[in-house]
Amino acid sequence: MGVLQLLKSQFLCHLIICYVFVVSGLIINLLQLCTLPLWLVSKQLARRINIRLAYCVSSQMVAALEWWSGTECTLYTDPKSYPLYGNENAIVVLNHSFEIDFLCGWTFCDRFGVLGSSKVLAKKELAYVPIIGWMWYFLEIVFCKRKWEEDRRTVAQSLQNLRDYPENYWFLLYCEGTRFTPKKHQVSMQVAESKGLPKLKYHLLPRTKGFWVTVQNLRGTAAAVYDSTLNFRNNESPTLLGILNGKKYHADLYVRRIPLEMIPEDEAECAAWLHKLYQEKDSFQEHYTQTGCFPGPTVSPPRRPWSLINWLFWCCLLLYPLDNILNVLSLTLSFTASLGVRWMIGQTEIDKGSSYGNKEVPLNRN
Ligand SMILES: CC/C=C\C/C=C\C/C=C\C/C=C\C/C=C\C/C=C\CCC(=O)SCCNC(=O)CCNC(=O)[C@H](O)C(C)(C)COP(=O)(O)OP(=O)(O)OC[C@H]1O[C@@H](n2cnc3c(N)ncnc32)[C@H](O)[C@@H]1OP(=O)(O)O
Ligand SMILES: CCCCCCCCCCCCCCCC(=O)OC[C@@H](O)COP(=O)(O)O
Repeated sequence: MGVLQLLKSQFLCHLIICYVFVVSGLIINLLQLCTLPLWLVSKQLARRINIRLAYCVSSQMVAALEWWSGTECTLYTDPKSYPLYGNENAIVVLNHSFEIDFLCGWTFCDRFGVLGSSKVLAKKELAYVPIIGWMWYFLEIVFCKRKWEEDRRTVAQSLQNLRDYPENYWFLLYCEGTRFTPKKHQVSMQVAESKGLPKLKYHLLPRTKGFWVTVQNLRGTAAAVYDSTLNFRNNESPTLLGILNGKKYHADLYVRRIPLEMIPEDEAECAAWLHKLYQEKDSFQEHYTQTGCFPGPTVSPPRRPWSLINWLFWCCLLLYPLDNILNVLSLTLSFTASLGVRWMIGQTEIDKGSSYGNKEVPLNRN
């Protein structure tokens, strides 16, 4: 193990990273709160300010991935679509099998300049996670309870609010609705069988209602669906704790740009289209398993320095008062921050995931 790698695994380094993340995050949350009156005067200005404030938080995690752990992210995509990425609104459909898949998504957002403004259809529980969840409230992230009867109205309304958003964004949808586990896979394949749908090997059966409502409400605003399939080389199982320890991973993302006009408007046809998409995604994962790569050329955008510069700025600002690192108050604060971050990281761990999708459903076999 090299000296640098040894340093990255030191608890003191983790304490400092957690301290900077928590204190800067809370400062940003406070600043976001101060923008509330501005929403009444100029909504678009308030949105633009919040995009930049949010960047200060989420880019710290991107910096940890790109600069601290040195994780490599490779993009497989059609070179003709490449110039459009970041220059239009898009709905991103991503597989949900890895604890850091959202962070790899954020990395690409940063590389295409849409990190501060990007959105997701997120489970309601995440709205209460300090810093990230609170920040999302000001970014107009769309939350759902994963109960369609309650979600259909609120999700549609939140999506309508995004129609006049002042900057380009990617709207991320994990159509599987929950992280992949063998048990959830087994249950969802029973549902697939009961619906007469082909079985998937690498994905859970997609939930189609969220996709349909998103496409319908963002039609005319979003130009395309980016069908994205993520995998890691050498069967890596990346975690946030691994990133914090400076472990380097190798992410491969395969993206196909599909113009929104190609997606059927009718709900049943749209659902069938999504099921077919997931069958194709499954075949891409099979290709990856067999060959170690996705089909097509790679055109990776380079990592940008802004996430690192932002991180260093906050480190300098917040570590200056800590010059006497043995100061008892500072250490107590760092420990508390570290415990808080450990709890937040727990939210990303699949073992601690929800039971959504675990329950066997009564099957209606025709
Ligand atoms: C160039 C680079 C390109 C790309 C870069 C990549 C990415 C970057 C992009 C953006 C990044 C931005 C931000 C990211 C930051 C952080 C993200 C972090 C995390 C948040 C993620 C989450 O919280 S995921 C969980 C919440 N989201 C969802 O659940 C979305 C999917 N779900 C739906 O759409 C649902 O339909 C719903 C939530 C709207 C409603 O849920 P409900 O449970 O009520 O669903 P359904 O009505 O769909 O369910 C009933 C129907 O489903 C059938 N059923 C029953 N059991 C199962 C089962 N186990 N599996 C599948 N289907 C099942 C049932 O039979 C019903 O069928 P019907 O025929 O009646 O529909
Ligand atoms: C540089 C500082 C590093 C500090 C790390 C701070 C950690 C903050 C983590 C908060 C991240 C919140 C996003 C979690 C996304 C996620 O993974 O959600 C899971 C849901 O999709 C599905 O849930 P489930 O049904 O349980 O599978």
